[in-house]
Amino acid sequence: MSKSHRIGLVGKPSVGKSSFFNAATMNDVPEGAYPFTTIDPSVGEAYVRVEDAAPEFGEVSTPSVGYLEGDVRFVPTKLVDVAGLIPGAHEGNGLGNQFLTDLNETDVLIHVVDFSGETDLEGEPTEGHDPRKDIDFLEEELDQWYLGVLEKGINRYASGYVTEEDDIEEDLAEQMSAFKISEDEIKLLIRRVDIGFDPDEWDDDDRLELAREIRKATKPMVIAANKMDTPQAQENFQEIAADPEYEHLTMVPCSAHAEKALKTADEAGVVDYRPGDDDFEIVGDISPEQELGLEQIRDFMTEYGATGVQAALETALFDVLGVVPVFPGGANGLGNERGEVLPDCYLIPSDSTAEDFAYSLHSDIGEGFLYAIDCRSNRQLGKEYEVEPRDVIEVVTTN
Ligand SMILES: Nc1nc2c(ncn2[C@@H]2O[C@H](COP(=O)(O)OP(=O)(O)OP(=O)(O)O)[C@@H](O)[C@H]2O)c(=O)[nH]1
Repeated sequence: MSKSHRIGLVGKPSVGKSSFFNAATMNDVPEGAYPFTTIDPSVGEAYVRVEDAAPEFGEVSTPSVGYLEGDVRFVPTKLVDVAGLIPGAHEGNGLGNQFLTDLNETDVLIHVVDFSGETDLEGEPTEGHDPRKDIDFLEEELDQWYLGVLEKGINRYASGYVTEEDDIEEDLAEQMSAFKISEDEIKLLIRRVDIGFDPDEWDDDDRLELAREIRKATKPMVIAANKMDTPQAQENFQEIAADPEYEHLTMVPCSAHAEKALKTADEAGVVDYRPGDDDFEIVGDISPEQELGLEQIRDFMTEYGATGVQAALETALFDVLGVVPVFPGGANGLGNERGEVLPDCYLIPSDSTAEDFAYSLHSDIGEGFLYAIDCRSNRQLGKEYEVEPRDVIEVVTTN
């Protein structure tokens, strides 16, 4: 199995985080798709879409993880509801410990923000609240958390109790290991911030800037601009998308409400809806009010291309975290000895080589990698070959 990624969902109360989580994890999974089960209600299974590769080979795939709907593979990924972005944290209480512990286990974040401006920083009803405040608030709190840990690493270096020739990046990488950052990456970030390698020379701004760069590198984030089915949210979105100070953000317009309504209606047999699609079909008997509601959702989808929930998940995983879907295949046909056709789809880091892919397939191959084969062209691929999205690759090893 490839390593499963964890998308963390964060947001202050009442922004629609529960609606988003429920909508994203409420899937009409066909029998036999074996969704993973958990006793922790804050962890759910969501899916990202990958265009199936089997039709190109004139075959129909039989996924062993996730499922197939039409020509789209729904590949599972974990979604974690990171609870407890506590009201009042900005007044000096800081982020809660549980929140930070849970956050550490995520690879990428979706920050659900109420773009309608109808909830204040504490999550209480209001009007005209600027969503930028929520975005700034979370970024600043995370930066302060990182800064605290960074400072400990700097002190560790200053106390010099490891070895005389210690490099600063070595102590920082050790201190910040929970954030999964290597010495080389820290070195690169210190260079990027351009503050030199002597922490005695770093002032408060330098430290904060470095903390921020490390945060951005290790907790990449997507903003789910929620409640976009309201005119106020649409207005705010336009304004913020045009604000040069917020150019660095990856924002996805979305309506958790619409996604939840469509999935509920699909389950009830009232509509035919495939998550992520830009339209749906009404197939059951509905009341005039239900029809009106559904037509409003359709208008929204026409305007924004979809409800945005799938888009937020996929932007987080593919664009922001940068994983690539790769199918393990066979050069002499896609089926295996169990009669399954293209059963797996691995989500691996975008800079992976054919050899890395081989390791994610068989962690025990050691030096046994011989070569790989691109199943589409039957070309041989060396170990340095960098995988492309939707590659179908057979790995040949000595064992
Ligand atoms: N218009 C609109 N309202 C939404 C949307 N998503 C959620 N809401 C509403 O926003 C309110 C809060 O939604 P929840 O999903 O409970 O929000 P939450 O962020 O999980 O809030 P807590 O459970 O309090 O933490 C509810 O009244 C929802 O009906 C949306 O996409 N559009």
